[in-house]
Amino acid sequence: MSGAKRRVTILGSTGSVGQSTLDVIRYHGDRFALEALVAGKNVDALIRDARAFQPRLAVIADDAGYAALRDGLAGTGIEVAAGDAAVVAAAERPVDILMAAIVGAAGLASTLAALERGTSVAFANKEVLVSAGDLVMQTVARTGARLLPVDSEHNAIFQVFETEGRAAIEKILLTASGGPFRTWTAAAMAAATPAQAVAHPNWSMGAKISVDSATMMNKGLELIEAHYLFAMPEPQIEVLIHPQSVVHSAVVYCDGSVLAQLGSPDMRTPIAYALGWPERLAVPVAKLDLVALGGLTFEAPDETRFPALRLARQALRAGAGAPTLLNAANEVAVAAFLANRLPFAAIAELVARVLETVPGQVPDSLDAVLALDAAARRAAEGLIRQMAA
Ligand SMILES: NC(=O)C1=CN([C@@H]2O[C@H](COP(=O)(O)OP(=O)(O)OC[C@H]3O[C@@H](n4cnc5c(N)ncnc54)[C@H](OP(=O)(O)O)[C@@H]3O)[C@@H](O)[C@H]2O)C=CC1
Ligand SMILES: CC(=O)[C@@H](O)[C@H](O)COP(=O)(O)O
Ligand SMILES: [Mn+2]
Repeated sequence: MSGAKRRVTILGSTGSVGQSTLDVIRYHGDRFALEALVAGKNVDALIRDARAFQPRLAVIADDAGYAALRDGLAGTGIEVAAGDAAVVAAAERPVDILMAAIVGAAGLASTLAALERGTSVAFANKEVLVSAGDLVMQTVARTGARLLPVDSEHNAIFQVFETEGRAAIEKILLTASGGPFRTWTAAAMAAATPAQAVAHPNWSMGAKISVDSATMMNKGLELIEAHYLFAMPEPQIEVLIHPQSVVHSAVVYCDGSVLAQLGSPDMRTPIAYALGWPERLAVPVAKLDLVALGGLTFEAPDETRFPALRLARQALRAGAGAPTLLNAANEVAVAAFLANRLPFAAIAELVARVLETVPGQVPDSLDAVLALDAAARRAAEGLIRQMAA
């Protein structure tokens, strides 16, 4: 990477991936300059980071944060804006790379707007691909935008493909830690609290993805994400439990060779890979000590205790909007669980019931995706109210 600094916009800058992205940019201050920082509600963190990193623009999605943002950045010369339309407008500004790290389908419109402009997107926000996979990939094909996978597993697969190519692949091995409840009985899991569910054994992440890891819906979402990102048929994507989260995923080739990417469980590695691509950037992560680690272990997943994995696979096979419904129902269920409105075991149950009851259809536009997403959310909320009654 040489010449002018790369201009970067971060959608979701106040979150876990957003903060790791800023960490990489801080470490390589000579290579990157910020165009825009975009946050949801956390205006204090946005002001702090805007003052430190001097983007041209700071946007808060929550309109209620506008006055605080304006006052907090007064005199800095940084442009400020608020609201969902401002988030989309920020994503449309020309940059070298945009980090898509909003959580959930809330990132749909802005990520699609960036892709529509042909912008290279470092892609963390997996719910966008699950909810609107066909639309995203059609947009990419039409505009020539580049998707650089940030999700650790997909980044690992991308790295293998960059090295070895895609010919003669037999399958992808998508590794999963198994989450905090890997060894728990179904009965113990049924009574799990939000605090227990967000305590991931290896990764420090936002609350929603941490609960997804605990149900293993995260791996289900990642299965769908891998299908779209790598145009890989569902039967050729195998989920493999690997409790140490050191082998981030692997690709099996036709001659029996298995190529994997390994590293410490630290998101700064895949983030740096995406931001620096095609160059590899240094990052101050703990380097792997394989001797200290002692051993790497693998197990088959248990779809009886973790039904979310089966539901996601079924939704991908079913198509016709089922992944959109799955994602929206899961977002509602996880939020309800975190708010102590739904027991842990009911998350997958709720998703299954939404998939059974809400009619799907192929969503061929952003409006169609949003309509399907809204129908699933309404159904999920209705079911939660019924369960509470
Ligand atoms: N954390 C990780 O290690 C990994 C995360 N991912 C994926 O990356 C994405 C982000 O995850 P993570 O960083 O953990 O999540 P966090 O919950 O930590 O952060 C979410 C970010 O999204 C912002 N946000 C939420 N709603 C909106 C909205 N309506 N408009 C604009 N911004 C919004 C939040 O803003 P605010 O806080 O200001 O409200 C915050 O900046 C998810 O899709 C996740 O699955 C993938 C791999 C690893
Ligand atoms: C860091 C990352 O990519 C997460 O998606 C992580 O993989 C979650 O861990 P699980 O393997 O437990 O879902
Ligand atoms: Mn992942």
